[in-house]
Amino acid sequence: MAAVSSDLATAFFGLARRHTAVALNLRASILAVARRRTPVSICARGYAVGPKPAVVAGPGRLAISTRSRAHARRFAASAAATDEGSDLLTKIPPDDRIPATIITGFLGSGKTTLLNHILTADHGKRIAVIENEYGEVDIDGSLVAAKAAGAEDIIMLNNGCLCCTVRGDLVRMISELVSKKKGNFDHIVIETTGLANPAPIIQTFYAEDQIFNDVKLDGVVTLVDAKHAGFHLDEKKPRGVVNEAVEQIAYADRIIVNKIDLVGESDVSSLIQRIKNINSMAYLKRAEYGKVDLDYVLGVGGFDLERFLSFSYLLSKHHSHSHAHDHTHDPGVSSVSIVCEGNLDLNKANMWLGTLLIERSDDIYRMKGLLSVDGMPERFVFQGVHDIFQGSPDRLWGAEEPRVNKIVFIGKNLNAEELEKGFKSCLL
Ligand SMILES: Nc1nc2c(ncn2[C@@H]2O[C@H](COP(=O)(O)OP(=O)(O)OP(=O)(O)O)[C@@H](O)[C@H]2O)c(=O)[nH]1
Repeated sequence: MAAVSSDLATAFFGLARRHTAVALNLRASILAVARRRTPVSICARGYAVGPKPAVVAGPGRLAISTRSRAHARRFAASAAATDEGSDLLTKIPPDDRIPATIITGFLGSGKTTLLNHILTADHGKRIAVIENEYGEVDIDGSLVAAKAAGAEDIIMLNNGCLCCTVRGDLVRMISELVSKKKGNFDHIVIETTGLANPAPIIQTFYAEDQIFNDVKLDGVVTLVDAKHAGFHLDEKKPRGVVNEAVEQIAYADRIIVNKIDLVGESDVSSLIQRIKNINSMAYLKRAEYGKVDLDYVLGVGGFDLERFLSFSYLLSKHHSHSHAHDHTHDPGVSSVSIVCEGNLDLNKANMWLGTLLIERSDDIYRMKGLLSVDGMPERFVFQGVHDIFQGSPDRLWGAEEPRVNKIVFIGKNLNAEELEKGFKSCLL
């Protein structure tokens, strides 16, 4: 394990005693946000898409060295970023940013069908749609239920794939939507191409000021074609090339196993088992023609710590003793969950999480956790997407409530035993 300053503790848990700037083996320093009961988000490295490494204040809740609302949510950390007791603000604006949902899924899995279901359903939301099609000809756009059906705006992105060539266009489009049409829509839905890797799209929501300040990522919805998914999941890719079908499942907050009318029950069950091995964190529903309740896909708060409690439900099926799941040394994408009763030593937990964030952020696609930290009366909830980390104290632990820690990792090359050992070494 690399040496990580335990001062990073403050950045994760907002609890440690010191307020000093922390120099890590990062391109940026991470500001110690001491003794705050407010959410903290950290981007440990710069993004390919972002101009600078950034430390991000939680959505609308932590303001640091702020001159504008933009800075209230994010500021760039530089090596000499902060002094003791820098001008931390305690006044926290409400998070009134526009929610955005990413609909992804392999080619033909039913994304446009789901989008039409959303647009034609009676939910009272005014939706702006960004439709990304790989190719010059706009076919999906014409398949999307007309504006009359409820979309405030349908914008096509036809000249490439959102996750690579046209990411800048996405930023521009969202910015334009916000600047010209704010107030005319309540939600943005982005349909990716079937070959998109969701990670860079997710990161765009954090790395780009223009988006981050006005729009929040609500959730990633992944359609899985019950008939063909197995084939795509099996597909061997050349070294260094991602299997998009796997990635799309790995990043999902909500999974829809679609087209179940085309296969038998045993095929659906084994596919679901496979999906759960990749991502045990997401909710999953079966569907025909994308017909799911709309609150399953809109307003899910998958990236909102305040609505993160559903995560405990997700793990409640686990017993309260310590155990980690899944495949040891699996080079593919899998999930590992750890459920373990006990209190964590703050500094040790920070060292461990900090090291994972720094060293393993390429491999760890998503992580979510609910922790019991020694001396902290509240539960601490966190989640991360690669090198982005958000964490905040949540409600108080109940007097009789067992203090059970729950963590899920989703990513590549996850070693369940090693992760569990690392976690346990942080317990008091
Ligand atoms: N049998 C069956 N067909 C479906 C279902 N859902 C969608 N389809 C059909 O599958 C085809 C592809 O659906 P789309 O919604 O266009 O899929 P997509 O993911 O948007 O496709 P791409 O944009 O090419 O990636 C269409 O002909 C749909 O009518 C389903 O549940 N069952």
